[in-house]
Amino acid sequence: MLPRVALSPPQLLRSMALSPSRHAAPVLTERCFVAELAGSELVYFTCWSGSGPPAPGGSVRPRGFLPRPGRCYSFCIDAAQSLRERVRAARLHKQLQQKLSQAPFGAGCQVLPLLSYCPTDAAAAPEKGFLVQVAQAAPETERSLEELLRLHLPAPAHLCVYQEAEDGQLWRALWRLKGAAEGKERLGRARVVTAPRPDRHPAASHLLDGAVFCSREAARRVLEECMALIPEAKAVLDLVDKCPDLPKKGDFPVIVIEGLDATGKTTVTQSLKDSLNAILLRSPPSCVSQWRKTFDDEPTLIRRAFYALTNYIVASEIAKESTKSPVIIDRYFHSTAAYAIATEISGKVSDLPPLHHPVYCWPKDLLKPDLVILLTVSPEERIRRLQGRGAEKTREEAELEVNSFFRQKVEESYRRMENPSCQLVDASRSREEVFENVLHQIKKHFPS
Ligand SMILES: Nc1ncnc2c1ncn2[C@@H]1O[C@H](COP(=O)(O)OP(=O)(O)OP(=O)(O)O)[C@@H](O)[C@H]1O
Ligand SMILES: Nc1ccn([C@@H]2O[C@H](COP(=O)(O)O)[C@@H](O)[C@H]2O)c(=O)n1
Repeated sequence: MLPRVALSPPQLLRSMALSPSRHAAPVLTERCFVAELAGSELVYFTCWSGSGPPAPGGSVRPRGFLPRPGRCYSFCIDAAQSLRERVRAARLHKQLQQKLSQAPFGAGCQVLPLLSYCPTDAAAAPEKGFLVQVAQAAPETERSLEELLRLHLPAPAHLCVYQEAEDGQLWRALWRLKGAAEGKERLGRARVVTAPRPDRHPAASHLLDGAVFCSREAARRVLEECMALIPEAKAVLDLVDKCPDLPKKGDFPVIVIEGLDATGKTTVTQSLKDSLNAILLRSPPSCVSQWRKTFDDEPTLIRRAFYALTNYIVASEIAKESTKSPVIIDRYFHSTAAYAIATEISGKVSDLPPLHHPVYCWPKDLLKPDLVILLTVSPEERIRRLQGRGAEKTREEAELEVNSFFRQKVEESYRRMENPSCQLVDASRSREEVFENVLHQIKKHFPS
């Protein structure tokens, strides 16, 4: 069964407006929204039903989210309770994202990530959705959007339409979509106002075991739920299940090299392998390469569970190899966590969860390396190297190139990881200097 769309009608109406007749002093509605605008700016907004000025905390029309003289549309997918529903809701969100990136929405439309959250209840799961900005009000775009929702969401689907009124105020109308032949019905209308910026990004409290997995079992459960939908999930689980539960590290040093794409990890790990006579491993390991594309096309919940599990496969390889020789690893858990955090937390570095947040902690059941080295390079040098390499870019690499905010969030997340934390090496220097500096860090860590 497909998950329900957006908010259920009673919830939606509550979110639209609290009736002034039943409330002497109208208050801001219980659900707020955050959208990521161009330039990674976050706009927080809610709806205001009062006729006077908005209540304290709420303020004027949010800036920048409605292109003039255009229109905006939004919808969210209901937060699911069970893991099975969460998997289906996540896949539905991904499916809609793909549809919204294609014609007729591509040209002239901007599809922005939207999150609906309850500011008074951090435990309530936020709901993911979209804000579709259209530069010019176009009836055919609106019709296509309605058709998309009718087709993919269980009836009755709901759609919010934002429009500027003559007085310059921004209004949001809630529509219930009936069958294609019956049209739609307007359920309510409320003024859109800026919402207070919460202390933490609304997605932060739901990162654990939704994007950053703190145990093998939590990630395992997600892929188990996917087995009927994604045949490759069983193949991954079969491999993971062959690995011992808590593999122990051998006596030889285990060193991880981390960093953004094209920071020189391959170059450094190869040199270390040769000079230390070490075994070189990488996460994800080659035994799962054939399934990577499948999981990269899945939503965060499934994609990150896949990468989390591959670390446990690497852990069992580390345990075996570190009894025989030093082990160098190209990426490990810090990469899995840093990319997941940066993808799920919209906005800028300042929107990341604060230092010491549990998402920056190493999973208790994952074999720990002795040392983690983070290679850092300036954005300009990294792009020069990417271009020099001329390799085909993955979608995420392409995003890194255009979105320096994303890159900054990945790097800052690496820097915030704890126990083990990352030792930084400036990798903008020559290959020889970088290698010397990495060796220096290793000697410092393993004196004798
Ligand atoms: N210190 C350096 N100075 C100049 N160029 C370098 C240096 N280190 C690596 N390169 C070059 O930069 C490019 C990227 O390096 P490399 O493949 O080692 O990075 P990477 O971190 O492994 O990338 P990815 O994660 O995308 O595989 C390569 O063309 C490499 O030869
Ligand atoms: N341990 C890991 C390794 C990788 N990822 C994800 O893969 C992308 C980078 O992989 P490369 O092959 O280009 O090095 C990165 O974007 C991560 O999303 C991971 O999650 N965990």
